[in-house]
Amino acid sequence: MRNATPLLIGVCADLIVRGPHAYHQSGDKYIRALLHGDTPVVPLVIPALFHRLSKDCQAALINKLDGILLTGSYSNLHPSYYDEAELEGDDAERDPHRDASNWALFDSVIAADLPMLGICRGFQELNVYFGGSLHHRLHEAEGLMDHREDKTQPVEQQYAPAHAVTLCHSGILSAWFTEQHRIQVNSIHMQGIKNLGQGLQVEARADDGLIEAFSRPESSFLLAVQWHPEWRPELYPQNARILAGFVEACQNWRDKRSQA
Ligand SMILES: N[C@@H](CCC(=O)NCCCC(=O)O)C(=O)O
Repeated sequence: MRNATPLLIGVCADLIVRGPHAYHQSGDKYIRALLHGDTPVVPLVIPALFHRLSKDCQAALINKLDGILLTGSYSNLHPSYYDEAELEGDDAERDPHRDASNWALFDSVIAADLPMLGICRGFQELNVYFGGSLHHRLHEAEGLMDHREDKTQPVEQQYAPAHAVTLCHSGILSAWFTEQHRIQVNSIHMQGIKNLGQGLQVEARADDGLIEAFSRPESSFLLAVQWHPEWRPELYPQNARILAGFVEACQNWRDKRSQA
Protein backbone atom coordinates (compact mmCIF):
# COMPACT_ATOMS: atom_id res chain seq x y z
CA MET A 1 0.00 0.00 0.00
CA ARG A 2 1.24 3.46 -0.93
CA ASN A 3 1.68 6.08 1.75
CA ALA A 4 -1.41 8.32 1.36
CA THR A 5 0.05 11.28 3.27
CA PRO A 6 0.25 14.29 0.93
CA LEU A 7 3.59 14.96 -0.67
CA LEU A 8 5.22 18.27 0.27
CA ILE A 9 6.80 19.81 -2.81
CA GLY A 10 8.79 23.04 -2.56
CA VAL A 11 8.33 25.65 -5.29
CA CYS A 12 10.98 28.34 -5.65
CA ALA A 13 9.92 32.00 -5.61
CA ASP A 14 10.88 35.22 -7.36
CA LEU A 15 11.31 38.49 -5.50
CA ILE A 16 8.95 40.86 -7.32
CA VAL A 17 8.82 44.57 -6.53
CA ARG A 18 5.36 46.08 -6.60
CA GLY A 19 5.10 49.75 -5.66
CA PRO A 20 7.30 50.39 -2.66
CA HIS A 21 7.31 46.74 -1.49
CA ALA A 22 8.89 43.45 -2.50
CA TYR A 23 6.97 40.15 -2.57
CA HIS A 24 8.05 36.52 -2.68
CA GLN A 25 5.94 35.01 -5.46
CA SER A 26 5.59 31.84 -7.52
CA GLY A 27 3.36 31.71 -10.59
CA ASP A 28 -0.11 30.29 -10.00
CA LYS A 29 0.15 27.85 -12.95
CA TYR A 30 3.21 26.14 -11.40
CA ILE A 31 1.48 25.70 -8.06
CA ARG A 32 -1.78 24.46 -9.59
CA ALA A 33 0.12 22.10 -11.93
CA LEU A 34 1.20 20.13 -8.85
CA LEU A 35 -2.47 19.65 -7.92
CA HIS A 36 -3.43 18.34 -11.35
CA GLY A 37 -3.01 14.59 -10.75
CA ASP A 38 -4.68 12.22 -8.29
CA THR A 39 -1.76 12.16 -5.87
CA PRO A 40 -2.34 14.58 -2.98
CA VAL A 41 0.35 17.26 -3.03
CA VAL A 42 0.87 20.30 -0.84
CA PRO A 43 2.88 22.88 -2.80
CA LEU A 44 5.05 24.99 -0.52
CA VAL A 45 6.44 28.27 -1.83
CA ILE A 46 10.03 28.70 -0.67
CA PRO A 47 10.81 32.40 -0.24
CA ALA A 48 13.68 33.77 -2.31
CA LEU A 49 15.89 34.02 0.76
CA PHE A 50 16.95 30.44 1.30
CA HIS A 51 20.56 31.70 1.35
CA ARG A 52 19.71 33.92 4.32
CA LEU A 53 18.53 31.00 6.49
CA SER A 54 20.91 29.38 8.94
CA LYS A 55 22.22 25.95 7.97
CA ASP A 56 19.96 24.43 10.65
CA CYS A 57 16.89 26.18 9.25
CA GLN A 58 17.80 25.16 5.70
CA ALA A 59 18.17 21.54 6.80
CA ALA A 60 14.89 21.64 8.76
CA LEU A 61 13.04 22.69 5.61
CA ILE A 62 14.81 20.29 3.25
CA ASN A 63 14.14 17.38 5.63
CA LYS A 64 10.40 18.01 5.37
CA LEU A 65 10.27 18.17 1.55
CA ASP A 66 9.69 15.37 -0.96
CA GLY A 67 10.71 17.29 -4.07
CA ILE A 68 11.44 20.69 -5.60
CA LEU A 69 9.88 22.45 -8.56
CA LEU A 70 11.91 25.23 -10.18
CA THR A 71 9.68 27.68 -11.99
CA GLY A 72 10.17 29.78 -15.10
CA SER A 73 10.40 33.56 -14.79
CA TYR A 74 10.73 36.54 -17.09
CA SER A 75 13.93 37.57 -15.33
CA ASN A 76 17.33 36.32 -16.50
CA LEU A 77 19.99 34.72 -14.34
CA HIS A 78 22.86 37.19 -13.92
CA PRO A 79 25.64 36.17 -16.35
CA SER A 80 28.30 36.49 -13.62
CA TYR A 81 27.07 33.03 -12.53
CA TYR A 82 28.71 31.68 -15.68
CA ASP A 83 31.65 34.09 -15.56
CA GLU A 84 30.34 36.45 -18.22
CA ALA A 85 29.37 40.12 -18.19
CA GLU A 86 26.06 41.63 -19.25
CA LEU A 87 25.94 42.40 -22.98
CA GLU A 88 25.99 46.00 -24.15
CA GLY A 89 22.44 47.40 -23.91
CA ASP A 90 21.20 44.45 -21.82
CA ASP A 91 17.98 45.62 -20.18
CA ALA A 92 16.82 42.18 -19.03
CA GLU A 93 14.88 41.89 -15.81
CA ARG A 94 17.08 40.57 -12.99
CA ASP A 95 16.30 38.90 -9.72
CA PRO A 96 19.47 38.71 -7.62
CA HIS A 97 17.53 37.33 -4.65
CA ARG A 98 16.21 34.40 -6.66
CA ASP A 99 19.70 33.78 -8.11
CA ALA A 100 21.33 33.65 -4.67
CA SER A 101 18.46 31.77 -3.02
CA ASN A 102 18.35 29.05 -5.65
CA TRP A 103 22.12 28.55 -5.58
CA ALA A 104 21.97 27.83 -1.86
CA LEU A 105 18.85 25.71 -2.41
CA PHE A 106 20.64 23.61 -5.04
CA ASP A 107 23.53 22.94 -2.64
CA SER A 108 21.07 21.51 -0.10
CA VAL A 109 18.79 19.73 -2.56
CA ILE A 110 21.66 18.01 -4.38
CA ALA A 111 23.24 16.97 -1.07
CA ALA A 112 19.91 15.50 0.10
CA ASP A 113 19.27 14.03 -3.38
CA LEU A 114 15.68 15.34 -3.45
CA PRO A 115 13.84 14.90 -6.78
CA MET A 116 13.82 18.10 -8.80
CA LEU A 117 12.00 19.34 -11.92
CA GLY A 118 13.39 22.49 -13.52
CA ILE A 119 11.32 24.57 -15.93
CA CYS A 120 12.60 27.29 -18.29
CA ARG A 121 14.56 29.71 -16.04
CA GLY A 122 14.88 26.79 -13.60
CA PHE A 123 16.32 24.65 -16.42
CA GLN A 124 18.84 27.39 -17.28
CA GLU A 125 19.81 27.84 -13.62
CA LEU A 126 20.48 24.14 -13.13
CA ASN A 127 22.65 24.00 -16.23
CA VAL A 128 24.74 26.91 -14.95
CA TYR A 129 24.86 25.48 -11.42
CA PHE A 130 26.55 22.39 -12.87
CA GLY A 131 29.14 24.53 -14.68
CA GLY A 132 27.36 25.17 -18.00
CA SER A 133 26.76 28.48 -19.75
CA LEU A 134 23.96 30.25 -21.63
CA HIS A 135 23.45 32.10 -24.88
CA HIS A 136 22.31 35.58 -23.83
CA ARG A 137 20.13 36.05 -26.93
CA LEU A 138 19.36 32.95 -28.98
CA HIS A 139 17.83 35.02 -31.79
CA GLU A 140 21.23 36.66 -32.38
CA ALA A 141 23.21 33.40 -32.32
CA GLU A 142 24.36 31.97 -35.66
CA GLY A 143 22.22 29.05 -36.82
CA LEU A 144 19.74 29.10 -33.93
CA MET A 145 16.00 29.76 -34.20
CA ASP A 146 14.18 32.54 -32.41
CA HIS A 147 12.68 30.72 -29.41
CA ARG A 148 10.70 33.69 -28.09
CA GLU A 149 6.92 33.85 -27.86
CA ASP A 150 4.98 36.42 -29.87
CA LYS A 151 3.87 38.80 -27.12
CA THR A 152 1.27 40.39 -29.40
CA GLN A 153 -0.67 37.08 -29.35
CA PRO A 154 -3.13 36.01 -26.62
CA VAL A 155 -1.50 33.99 -23.85
CA GLU A 156 -3.15 30.73 -25.06
CA GLN A 157 -1.30 31.21 -28.33
CA GLN A 158 1.99 32.12 -26.64
CA TYR A 159 1.96 28.86 -24.65
CA ALA A 160 0.65 26.65 -27.47
CA PRO A 161 3.03 24.08 -29.00
CA ALA A 162 5.54 26.01 -31.12
CA HIS A 163 8.14 23.53 -32.40
CA ALA A 164 9.25 19.91 -32.20
CA VAL A 165 12.00 18.42 -30.08
CA THR A 166 13.64 15.07 -30.72
CA LEU A 167 13.92 12.82 -27.68
CA CYS A 168 17.26 11.12 -27.03
CA HIS A 169 17.38 7.36 -26.46
CA SER A 170 17.55 5.93 -22.94
CA GLY A 171 16.42 9.07 -21.18
CA ILE A 172 13.63 9.84 -18.71
CA LEU A 173 11.51 11.45 -21.43
CA SER A 174 11.99 8.65 -23.96
CA ALA A 175 10.88 6.18 -21.26
CA TRP A 176 7.69 8.21 -20.68
CA PHE A 177 6.94 8.83 -24.37
CA THR A 178 7.66 5.37 -25.74
CA GLU A 179 5.47 5.84 -28.81
CA GLN A 180 6.97 9.20 -29.78
CA HIS A 181 10.43 10.01 -30.96
CA ARG A 182 9.48 13.67 -31.41
CA ILE A 183 7.12 15.79 -29.32
CA GLN A 184 5.78 19.33 -29.81
CA VAL A 185 6.66 21.87 -27.13
CA ASN A 186 5.88 25.50 -26.38
CA SER A 187 8.68 28.06 -26.45
CA ILE A 188 8.87 31.16 -24.24
CA HIS A 189 12.52 31.99 -23.81
CA MET A 190 15.21 34.28 -25.15
CA GLN A 191 18.17 32.48 -23.58
CA GLY A 192 19.27 28.88 -23.88
CA ILE A 193 22.08 26.45 -23.23
CA LYS A 194 25.44 27.22 -24.84
CA ASN A 195 27.58 24.68 -22.98
CA LEU A 196 26.01 21.83 -21.05
CA GLY A 197 26.93 21.49 -17.37
CA GLN A 198 29.00 18.60 -16.04
CA GLY A 199 27.31 15.29 -15.39
CA LEU A 200 24.17 16.29 -17.30
CA GLN A 201 22.69 14.11 -20.01
CA VAL A 202 20.84 15.53 -23.02
CA GLU A 203 17.19 14.41 -23.07
CA ALA A 204 15.86 16.40 -26.04
CA ARG A 205 17.00 18.82 -28.75
CA ALA A 206 15.19 21.27 -31.01
CA ASP A 207 15.79 21.06 -34.75
CA ASP A 208 18.39 23.85 -34.57
CA GLY A 209 20.40 21.64 -32.18
CA LEU A 210 19.53 23.58 -29.03
CA ILE A 211 19.36 21.41 -25.91
CA GLU A 212 15.76 21.56 -24.69
CA ALA A 213 15.87 19.03 -21.85
CA PHE A 214 18.47 17.30 -19.70
CA SER A 215 18.64 14.94 -16.77
CA ARG A 216 21.34 14.06 -14.25
CA PRO A 217 21.87 10.30 -14.04
CA GLU A 218 23.72 10.65 -10.72
CA SER A 219 20.61 12.09 -9.02
CA SER A 220 17.63 10.10 -7.78
CA PHE A 221 15.58 12.22 -10.19
CA LEU A 222 16.62 15.48 -11.82
CA LEU A 223 14.89 16.52 -15.04
CA ALA A 224 14.90 20.00 -16.53
CA VAL A 225 13.05 21.25 -19.59
CA GLN A 226 13.30 24.51 -21.48
CA TRP A 227 9.57 24.48 -22.25
CA HIS A 228 6.52 24.79 -19.99
CA PRO A 229 4.85 21.49 -18.98
CA GLU A 230 2.98 23.35 -16.21
CA TRP A 231 0.80 24.96 -18.90
CA ARG A 232 -2.81 23.65 -19.02
CA PRO A 233 -2.16 19.95 -18.22
CA GLU A 234 -5.92 19.41 -18.53
CA LEU A 235 -5.63 20.37 -22.23
CA TYR A 236 -2.22 18.93 -23.05
CA PRO A 237 -1.80 15.27 -22.00
CA GLN A 238 1.93 15.48 -22.66
CA ASN A 239 2.26 18.17 -20.00
CA ALA A 240 0.18 16.08 -17.61
CA ARG A 241 2.52 13.12 -18.26
CA ILE A 242 5.61 15.10 -17.31
CA LEU A 243 3.99 16.43 -14.13
CA ALA A 244 2.76 12.94 -13.20
CA GLY A 245 6.25 11.53 -13.77
CA PHE A 246 7.75 14.13 -11.46
CA VAL A 247 5.16 13.57 -8.72
CA GLU A 248 5.72 9.82 -9.00
CA ALA A 249 9.47 10.35 -8.61
CA CYS A 250 8.76 12.34 -5.42
CA GLN A 251 6.56 9.52 -4.15
CA ASN A 252 9.19 6.88 -4.93
CA TRP A 253 11.83 8.97 -3.20
CA ARG A 254 9.67 9.35 -0.08
CA ASP A 255 8.92 5.61 0.00
CA LYS A 256 12.62 4.85 -0.22
CA ARG A 257 13.49 7.39 2.49
CA SER A 258 10.86 5.98 4.85
CA GLN A 259 12.27 2.46 4.37
CA ALA A 260 15.85 3.55 5.03
N1 LIG B 1 14.27 34.64 -18.77
C1 LIG B 1 14.67 33.47 -19.43
C2 LIG B 1 13.73 32.39 -18.97
C3 LIG B 1 12.40 32.37 -19.67
C4 LIG B 1 11.28 31.91 -18.80
O1 LIG B 1 11.44 31.26 -17.79
N2 LIG B 1 10.08 32.34 -19.19
C5 LIG B 1 8.93 32.15 -18.39
C6 LIG B 1 7.97 33.26 -18.56
C7 LIG B 1 6.97 33.37 -17.46
C8 LIG B 1 6.35 32.07 -17.04
O2 LIG B 1 5.73 31.39 -17.87
O3 LIG B 1 6.45 31.75 -15.86
C9 LIG B 1 14.70 33.56 -20.96
O4 LIG B 1 14.04 34.42 -21.53
O5 LIG B 1 15.41 32.76 -21.55
